[in-house]
Amino acid sequence: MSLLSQYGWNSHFEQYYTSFLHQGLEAARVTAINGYNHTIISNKGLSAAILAGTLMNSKETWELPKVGDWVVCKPYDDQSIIIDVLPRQNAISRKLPGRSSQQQVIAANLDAALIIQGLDRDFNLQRLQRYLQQVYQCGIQPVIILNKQDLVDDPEAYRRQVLELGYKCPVLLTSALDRAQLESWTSQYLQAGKTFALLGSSGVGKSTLFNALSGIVIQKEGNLSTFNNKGKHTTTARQLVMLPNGSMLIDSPGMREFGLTIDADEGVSFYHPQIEERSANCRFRDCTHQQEPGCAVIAAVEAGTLPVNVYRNYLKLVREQYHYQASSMEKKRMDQQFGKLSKQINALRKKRKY
Ligand SMILES: Nc1nc2c(ncn2[C@@H]2O[C@H](COP(=O)(O)OP(=O)(O)OP(=O)(O)O)[C@@H](O)[C@H]2O)c(=O)[nH]1
Ligand SMILES: [Zn+2]
Repeated sequence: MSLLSQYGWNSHFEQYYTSFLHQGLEAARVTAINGYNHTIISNKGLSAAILAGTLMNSKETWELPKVGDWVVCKPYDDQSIIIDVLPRQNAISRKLPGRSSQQQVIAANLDAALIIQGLDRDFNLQRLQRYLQQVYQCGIQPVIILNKQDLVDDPEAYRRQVLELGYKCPVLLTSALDRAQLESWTSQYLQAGKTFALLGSSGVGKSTLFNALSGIVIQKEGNLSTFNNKGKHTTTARQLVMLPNGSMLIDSPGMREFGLTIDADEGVSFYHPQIEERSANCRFRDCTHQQEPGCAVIAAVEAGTLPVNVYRNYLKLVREQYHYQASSMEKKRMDQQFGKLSKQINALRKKRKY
């Protein structure tokens, strides 16, 4: 099997790559990014790469290569030049902290996102659902990992709370410090040739998991760092490594905030399995399940068949989404106001002749 196919190359990318073949360009996958320095893997192995100036000037930030992207490049001395990015199958993105509608692509071309929560202080159903919503929104399958199970008395109770939410995805209990246990679920959930990204707040154990899982591929990491050491030693912000079983893992450290990137104009409704299930029986098709007569969701809460906390969480998440929408609408309103203001200032300028 070629290196490319081991790294997840498939007919989707092949199809776009054919138009570059005649230019003698190579296909490669981005495995690490460190400022301007990219590390890519092609059929020839790992190499360093930089972005072509034309690529940098013609693309928005979110379109530029990210870890997991497939690119076409021109080999040049001991370094390749990335000419273009092949269309993504998907990408996980997040809202940039502090700004209302900017989004940042975290990793591209994933088979699943591993959403990690720590069972110490991090466990929070609300936050978990926010991650789930974002991951589903990006068209990516989630796997929920409840880490640090060694720190609580009854880890199963936490898992039950998550299962109660009704999402149809695996929910695993683990301890990043317990190697044997890690191996049992990785062999089951992380399949060869597939790409997984670790998502979760700071301190949940992403790096610990990443190190424990990838620890055996020291040689590959060794290659990578010798390679980076050509210049000077640097730590890579985000990287993709192949695990011993042939699956690939992307680490994204230090994610302090993970905001939803739902766009007000897209009119995307909030996905919640248990609400969805009931809403089919609401009297109104556009029922918001908040005060409408004939609401099957409210009826289920009253009848005790839908747990109150599940319903309350749902309302909180919807409110959060409204808040996000309001802030981007607010932005538009401010833009308009600003437009008016600058017209007024121009008029004033003419009048006063300065
Ligand atoms: N007891 C216990 N401690 C853990 C476990 N996993 C991680 N830790 C500890 O939790 C702390 C934070 O772990 P990290 O792996 O650095 O967390 P992170 O998610 O990578 O954090 P950022 O890099 O800030 O995003 C470290 O002190 C780990 O040793 C676990 O399963 N059990
Ligand atoms: Zn309803």
